[in-house]
Amino acid sequence: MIRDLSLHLVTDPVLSGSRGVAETVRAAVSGGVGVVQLRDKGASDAETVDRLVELSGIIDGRARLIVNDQLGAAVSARARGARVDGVHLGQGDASVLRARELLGPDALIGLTANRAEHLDAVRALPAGTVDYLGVGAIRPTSTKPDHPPALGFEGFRAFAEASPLPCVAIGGIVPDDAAALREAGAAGVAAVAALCTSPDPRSTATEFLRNWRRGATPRVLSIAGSDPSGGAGIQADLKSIAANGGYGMAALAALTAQNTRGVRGVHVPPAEFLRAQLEALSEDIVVDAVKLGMLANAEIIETVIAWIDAVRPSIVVLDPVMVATSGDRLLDAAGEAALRGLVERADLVTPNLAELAVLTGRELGGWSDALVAAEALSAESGAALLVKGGHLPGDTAPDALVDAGRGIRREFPGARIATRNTHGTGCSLSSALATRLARGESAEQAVAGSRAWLRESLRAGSGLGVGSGHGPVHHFAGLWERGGLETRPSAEDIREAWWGRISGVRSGIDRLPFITALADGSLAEAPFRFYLAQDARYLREYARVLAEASRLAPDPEEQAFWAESARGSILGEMELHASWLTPERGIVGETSDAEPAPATVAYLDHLRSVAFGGDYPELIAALLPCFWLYTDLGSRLRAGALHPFARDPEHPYASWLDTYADAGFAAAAERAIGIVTRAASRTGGEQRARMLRAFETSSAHERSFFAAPMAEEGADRA
Ligand SMILES: Nc1ncnc2c1ncn2[C@@H]1O[C@H](COP(=O)(O)OP(=O)(O)O)[C@@H](O)[C@H]1O
Ligand SMILES: Cc1ncc(COP(=O)(O)O)c(N)n1
Ligand SMILES: [Mg+2]
Repeated sequence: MIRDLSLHLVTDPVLSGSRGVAETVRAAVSGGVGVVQLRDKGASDAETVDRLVELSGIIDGRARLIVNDQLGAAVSARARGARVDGVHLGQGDASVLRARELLGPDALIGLTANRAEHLDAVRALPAGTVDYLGVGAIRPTSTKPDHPPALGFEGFRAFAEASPLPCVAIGGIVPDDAAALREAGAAGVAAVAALCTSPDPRSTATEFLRNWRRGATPRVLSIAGSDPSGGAGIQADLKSIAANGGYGMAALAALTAQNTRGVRGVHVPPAEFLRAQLEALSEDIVVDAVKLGMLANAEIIETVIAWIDAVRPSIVVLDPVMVATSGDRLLDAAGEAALRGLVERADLVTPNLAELAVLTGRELGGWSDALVAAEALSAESGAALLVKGGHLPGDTAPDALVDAGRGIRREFPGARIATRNTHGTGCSLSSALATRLARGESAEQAVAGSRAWLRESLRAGSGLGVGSGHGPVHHFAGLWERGGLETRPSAEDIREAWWGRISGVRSGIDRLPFITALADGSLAEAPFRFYLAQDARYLREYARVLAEASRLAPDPEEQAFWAESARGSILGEMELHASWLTPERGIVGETSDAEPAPATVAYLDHLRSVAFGGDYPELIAALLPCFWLYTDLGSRLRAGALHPFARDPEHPYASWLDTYADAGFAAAAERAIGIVTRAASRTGGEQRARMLRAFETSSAHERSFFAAPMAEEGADRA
């Protein structure tokens, strides 16, 4: 059976200080620790057995309890009724074969490993002997001084990639390491000092898990009924999970024959088949969160309880479905009693008002009375509750999150949305919650985010035109409206596509008389002077447009880049005047401040008009050809690609050629290309098209600019 190995607490009597091991374990498990490893090198077997019995009572099935090294103590504690799930063995300890034999096939058995030969030994074992490897130390650690030199994250990654078993990282790990270790291939992290010395192990455990979950796509399982109309049940669950960023799976507890007007039949397959579905999943897939919906009867509920106790998923959200919006019963009376056994195994329960009344066995007088009843149920069960006010009369539809254990009591007000499309809102909301919690959101963040998504889906539901009764919500409305569904090209794809789009312009520039004469060194002074004078004019105005890009930039890094480029452009212009547009070179005053030629005016007017539009992505796309084309042309010229003489230091324009083959300029061009193509990749299709148009227009102006010095009017005016 695959287990969720996300977060382990390895106990340490010294580091737990005056709070002691038992209270450290209690707090850490309530914060979400999934595996408690009792480790006390100094304790006798008898002391360890007593400690295991005590911890088993504290943990009460909400996490797995294993013991370090002392296999005998595990067996003895089990004999005294303690719930000991397994052992973690070191390289020199009792054999894992013996442990598997003594503790059975469902025990959780871990083995410390950190060298290649350990992996060879593990490969030689019968499959299923060891469940996971404890791999470390990630950092030098005080809790295991005899440990080999620290592995570091990359050392861990290499080991995990070579390992045939899931690897749990250990050794000096703090909450901030969790995401990076998961990305490095860890199946979980084990903390010792970080949890034992924490003043608040519960919140430290929660922080570990939040970081662990962030950035990964949660694998969310719905155990519920089928609604062929797609608005409720597992069909709604799968859509809701996907719309909120998860990977959805579904085990069917019941089938219904229903549409938007109501339920006309319920078929409940044998509970044994639900168990078979669940076992198939948990032998192969780590489930990050479970959502429980329609469970039909007591036997099904007992089956789910048994599976939860065996697998112990990190997050359980229970939507206590009893009666459909249409008024049809979806859970029989015996089932309502059995449901209470699920409430205490849930992290979050989402009853509407009628369901809350059944769970608390009380008639509810109204909203405030419901909150009081919810507070009591939360305190008694340990679960948080989201009381749903969708069925309240009047024009508001508030929800309230009540978590007695965390002292949370927060109402989420909201106007009722005028729509008949409210079928499956409860199913959809609870699935969204399970997904968001599994992504590392806090309960309050998950409720706020799920509600916002659901309200957007509610508003768009009637547009689907599904059924004549209570229609469904539109689970992907927001995504479709925000253009989220189109496939975004990557920045690399865009770079390749845009460069291809101007290949005609680029080969056109290579063939221009000005360029070919520049390359073979035959270019006369007059057109060259004309070009330099125009370039000086251009650079001064180009600097202003770059400064505007800096002003519009969305983040400091891009703001700094465009500002630096503006400065570089001004310095370039000054350099031109200082070293080229000088009397020594026979260039008299008026040429150095020549009137801008038509090509120069047209190019600058294009840049200014885009800048005036204030659209940052479009503006930087317009600015890009000046970087990109110049660097490309300059480096090819210098390399002799257009004419071998251009490589010669005796070339009459060698120093000019050096300017545009300069590595610093090439690096700046690479930065600009990256910024622009990433912006184009992130934005929607319409703006991306505008960016490309601006880019192509500027490229055409570049070609005109290089054509001007040898054009009819340009040549005789110089
Ligand atoms: N007309 C509505 N306007 C706004 N929110 C609604 C509306 N109907 C339902 N909701 C939201 O959907 C949630 C679940 O709906 P509700 O009908 O209370 O649960 P269930 O579908 O389980 O009976 C409500 O708590 C509320 O957040
Ligand atoms: C299979 C199934 N599961 C749950 C519900 C409750 O949804 P709602 O309360 O919105 O009718 C349903 N109608 N069908
Ligand atoms: Mg419901």
